Amino acid sequence: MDGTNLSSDVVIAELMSMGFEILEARKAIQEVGPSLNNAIDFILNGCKKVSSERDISDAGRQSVRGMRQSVRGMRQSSIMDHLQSSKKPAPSVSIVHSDEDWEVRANMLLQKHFGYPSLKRFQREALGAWVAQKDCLVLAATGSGKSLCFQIPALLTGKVVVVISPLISLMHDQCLKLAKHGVSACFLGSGQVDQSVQQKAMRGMYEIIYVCPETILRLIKPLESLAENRGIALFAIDEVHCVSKWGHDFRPDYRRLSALRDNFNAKKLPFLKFDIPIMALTATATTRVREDILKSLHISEDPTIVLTSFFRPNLRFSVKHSRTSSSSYEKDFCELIEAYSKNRHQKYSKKTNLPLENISVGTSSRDELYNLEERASESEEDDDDVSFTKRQKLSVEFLEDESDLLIDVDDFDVTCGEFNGQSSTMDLDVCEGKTEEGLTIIYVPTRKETLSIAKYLCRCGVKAAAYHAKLPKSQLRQVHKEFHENALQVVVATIAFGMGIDKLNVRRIIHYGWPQSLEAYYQEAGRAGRDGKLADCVLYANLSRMPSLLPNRRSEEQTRQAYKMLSDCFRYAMRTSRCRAQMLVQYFGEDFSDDSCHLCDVCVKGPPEQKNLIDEARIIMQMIAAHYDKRSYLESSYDDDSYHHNTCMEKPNVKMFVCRIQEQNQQLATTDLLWWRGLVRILEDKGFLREGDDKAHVQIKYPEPTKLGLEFAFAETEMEQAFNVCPEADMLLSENRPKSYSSFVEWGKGWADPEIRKQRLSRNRPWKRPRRTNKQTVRGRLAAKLSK
Ligand SMILES: Nc1ncnc2c1ncn2[C@@H]1O[C@H](COP(=O)(O)OP(=O)(O)OP(=O)(O)O)[C@@H](O)[C@H]1O
Ligand SMILES: [Mg+2]
Repeated sequence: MDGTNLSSDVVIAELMSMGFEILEARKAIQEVGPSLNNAIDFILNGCKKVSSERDISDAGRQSVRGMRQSVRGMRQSSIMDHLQSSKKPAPSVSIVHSDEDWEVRANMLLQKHFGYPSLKRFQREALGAWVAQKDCLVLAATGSGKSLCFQIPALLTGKVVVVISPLISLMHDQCLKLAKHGVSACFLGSGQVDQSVQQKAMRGMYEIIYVCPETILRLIKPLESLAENRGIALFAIDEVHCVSKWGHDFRPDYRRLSALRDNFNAKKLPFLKFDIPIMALTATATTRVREDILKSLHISEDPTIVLTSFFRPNLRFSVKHSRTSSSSYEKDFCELIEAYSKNRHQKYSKKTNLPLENISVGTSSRDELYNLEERASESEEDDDDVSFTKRQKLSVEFLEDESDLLIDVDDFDVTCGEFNGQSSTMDLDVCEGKTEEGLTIIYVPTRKETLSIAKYLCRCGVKAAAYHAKLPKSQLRQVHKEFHENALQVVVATIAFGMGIDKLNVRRIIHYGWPQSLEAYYQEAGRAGRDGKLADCVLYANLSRMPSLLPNRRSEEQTRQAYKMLSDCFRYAMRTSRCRAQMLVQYFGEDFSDDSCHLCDVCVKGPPEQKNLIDEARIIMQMIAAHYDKRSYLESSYDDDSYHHNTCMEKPNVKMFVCRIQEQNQQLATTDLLWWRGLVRILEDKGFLREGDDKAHVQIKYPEPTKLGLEFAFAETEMEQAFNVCPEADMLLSENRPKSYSSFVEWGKGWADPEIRKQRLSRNRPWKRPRRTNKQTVRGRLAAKLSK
């Protein structure tokens, strides 16, 4: 896109969709004219860039050219060897004569190229399936070494391995790593790729070809001739959970990869002695997603499933309550800032080229943001599933414009690249381990927040950069580069960053706001501690609010599933009595053999003291049951679905039941909705309540009693005398905060005393900046008066 032809308004709109403030966008346009890239440079670097946009695309081309030149010095001999061997009858995978034979050779190659002494057990199993010419699904933890399962076959056979991968950044990283280990590779993105790289790839010039799903579907014919000539050892589909609509990161083009099994089989291609094996790999697939993967890809009958533990013993999980707004940055990031400032004088091996310290944030815009958040946080008790509503008008368009919902394959400004065996373009691990504090990735839901947190951290002296899909691709590539070179300390990103990234010294993954699913959460958390050393995975979330589903275009069933995934994530954060690592691996269907991880916040602090909530539980159960016809419910037909639908004519929600309880029970008058919501969730988990609404919700909204629940509510015997439970996070939060007032009379008590008034107005917010008072409200005028 040539930015110089764009009108100022279009450029400003584009900048705003990237999360920049309107004032800074306008100022930049005034200074540099209606050029998108120059404006971005102006905002980020505080100056006009010397190069024009044409230069940027030239730079992209240059880097491809550079790569191409470096490939000339490639070890042609090995490629010639492979080409010669392809003149012989196409070697079959069973080139390897016996089990010991291939294992010995694989270990030798592993040692020679990667410096590891031996294959891991799951890698042996996956390779064993490939040797036996079987399709295979590999489910193994993040950072366990799945890539080697498909890289070794290229070295063992001399045939090409074709890897389908979802992002250019990921393909780029892997090619660089392979080049470093003496393996030639190239990647082909989805844009207009350099034809010469593609042609060389199809002639078998690289041992491994990375390709995005969109492109491979165009390359079926050339791949057939590649299979006939040099030979294709394996099709590997990395991050294969992208196939399934029931998982996270769904990518429609992944579903069309069934074309691989349909085209590359011995029946269709007579020169093949057997079907070219397919190996599909992921670290985050629930049982349902696994079934969907096998079915959607037309994986042959009787595939090998290699399943290892998803448990990452060096990851320390914790959940912290935070409003996750700009007003809480200071409190939430002070430890992080301190950790990096300790080493501020430590010499970094490379200085960042992104002069983010220079980012200027107009005071007015910061204050505007602050005030918006303040206003939103005041209404936190609303019984509403959305957390965005108070800040902005909620609409699909608005949120799609705010968040990266789907990851775009072309996340870099290069569409293809080629790498020889000794790349010197960039050494990925160039200074691994040199930064004492390691690196941090902060995941946030919206693009705007990536910028606002990165700016905040930069102002506090941390080397931070923002990353989201709408930033210029050259900028994204630069962030990747500096992240790998340890020139950055923190990357603040949307989901667009990180999938598959293998960077050893990531010490902290912070989620600042609710993730949309536990799959996404665990995948992103998996970037931490890949060197096996202790690493922290902290989720900061507003535990007093239910998370909202980021609107996206989904079918009814997909919406239901999306709510289910969000609900699981919400429950994970709310639990106070179960080991976090245990919850996570059990979510993926694993039987967690250890009792606990001994690391997470729950394991370290221990669960909160149990409470006997029999009275409260009975009161709410009876209140709900009283709304329905108790006797009819007790009939055995109650649990039939038809009966259930006929009876829920009128559906009071949890809030209405709680209001009734507060009105009717003097001693419960000061309990709040937040606390009761927690109890309702516990009652649902015990099977006493169920959702009465057809629509899905993050947690039960229109409670209906089950037969079991009615038996509990109206137990005539004394059998149910105790209902001992550990209060969940929202209940604890409610118990620990000042009580709301049950009536005006209650509320009014003490207000005559100026000291009490002052305390009440300032309490509970010790870390906050003094609130800017709104003199148009009674509360604002009162606060202004008191602060004088
Ligand atoms: N046999 C082995 N012995 C020791 N280290 C290994 C072995 N195999 C792989 N590794 C190392 O494990 C690390 C993680 O590898 P890789 O990126 O393939 O993980 P992954 O399973 O694909 O993770 P993700 O699901 O996050 O993509 C790499 O640094 C790799 O070199
Ligand atoms: Mg991987």
